[in-house]
Amino acid sequence: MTESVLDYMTRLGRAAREASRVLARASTAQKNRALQAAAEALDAARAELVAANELDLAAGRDNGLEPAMLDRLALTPKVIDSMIEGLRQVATLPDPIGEIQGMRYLPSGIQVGKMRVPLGVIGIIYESRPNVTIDAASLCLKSGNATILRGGSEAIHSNQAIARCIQAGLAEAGLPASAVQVVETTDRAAVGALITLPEFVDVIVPRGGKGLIERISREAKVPVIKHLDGVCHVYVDVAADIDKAIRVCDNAKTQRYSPCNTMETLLVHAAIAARVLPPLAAIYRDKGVELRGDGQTRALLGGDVLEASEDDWYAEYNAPILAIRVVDSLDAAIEHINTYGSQHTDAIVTENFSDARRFLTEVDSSSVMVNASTRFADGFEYGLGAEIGISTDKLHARGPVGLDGLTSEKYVVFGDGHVRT
Ligand SMILES: NC(=O)C1=CN([C@@H]2O[C@H](COP(=O)(O)OP(=O)(O)OC[C@H]3O[C@@H](n4cnc5c(N)ncnc54)[C@H](OP(=O)(O)O)[C@@H]3O)[C@@H](O)[C@H]2O)C=CC1
Ligand SMILES: N[C@@H](CCC(=O)OP(=O)(O)O)C(=O)O
Repeated sequence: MTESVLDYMTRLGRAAREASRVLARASTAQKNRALQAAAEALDAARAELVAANELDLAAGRDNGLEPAMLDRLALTPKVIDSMIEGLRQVATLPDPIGEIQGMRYLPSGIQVGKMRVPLGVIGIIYESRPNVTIDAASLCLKSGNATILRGGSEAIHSNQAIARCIQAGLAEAGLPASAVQVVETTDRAAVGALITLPEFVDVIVPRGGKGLIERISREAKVPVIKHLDGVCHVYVDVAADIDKAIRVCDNAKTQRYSPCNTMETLLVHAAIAARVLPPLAAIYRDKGVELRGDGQTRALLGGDVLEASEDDWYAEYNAPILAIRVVDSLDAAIEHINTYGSQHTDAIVTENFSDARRFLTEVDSSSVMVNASTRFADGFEYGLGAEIGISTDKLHARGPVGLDGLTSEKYVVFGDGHVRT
């Protein structure tokens, strides 16, 4: 690259801003055509996608990437199928843009309502999971936003190959190429530039862990919707149904280890621990989950449970490791979650209505659940059609973010020569 990273990102930003104006007025049919054509292009480019992905996987293996990371990086035929299906599904979702709600006449005679509009230009920084490139591009496109995508550096070749398919879709629909731009450098200075260009970028969505959080908090000059780490809990209450507790706690930990909505700490009421923990530990041991517990847990479960340290209560393992703590009350469980959690997703297992209600009210997280696995925290599972990710912020959008979360509203006013007196 001959130009500086800042100049490169500024060029992308300026082009995105121009494209955002075209996208904001693009018809639903035109946006859907781009999505369908991108799906066709992906289907036709399977061999090219696999070849590009193999470059990333080979580099990942050489650099000692963990198996779980390689798994997220892999563009298997199944993942490619799901990307194609994802594009087609987003094309079938209702277009939120232009919808006017709440129109009413006011005493002055004017008519006032609210119109749903795109945010403008969205910069997304995300992990080395190439399918996210399609999720992010498709949702931003359908919601009329231009986007600048900065995926994880390990996925650079895969993302460029996917970008070519998206470009083919945009061209087919007569939309500007700069409506979706995938950053072509792995230099982290590009992230630094993207988050400091408020004239060209309206909002940043960072999906990632602690290092990313720190940089964004320190440097961002653009509004941010954080999609950050998930230190998720399940609390098994004294009034839990044991079968439900075992099903939920097994699924919340072992259905998939890497996602941000996987349980990292299990809290169990002392009065029920002897009935819940031994059968659960047997399941976890069988599946190769490493257990780390407090004194009461270790006394119940035996020597292979490592002693949990203070750091374990804060840990997001994204791996087959689980911290377990026995607590004396619902208050202690809520206190633990609000102290050590990341305000992502937390669940209670209980048959007691009042305990469930207190948990829902007092746990300060983006999703709180009763008798359900934390793994449900997902835009598709919540009926949004798809998701950009799970917002751990409180403003604008909280929890799984779909099309609506990528839009805003503006007032629209109709008069007929009305003037204010
Ligand atoms: N809430 C949500 O919706 C989601 C949250 N996550 C969270 O993401 C984390 C796992 O993903 P992981 O890949 O490890 O996340 P990372 O934070 O390591 O990486 C995510 C992205 O951020 C970039 N990045 C990280 N640190 C910096 C920095 N200091 N400066 C510039 N760019 C940076 C990475 O770039 P580079 O490639 O150069 O490292 C990558 O593009 C977990 O904590 C998980 O919970 C994941 C998915 C969804
Ligand atoms: N909502 C997603 C989890 C979010 C996500 O993509 O996480 P990750 O696997 O860390 O990239 C799901 O339930 O699969």
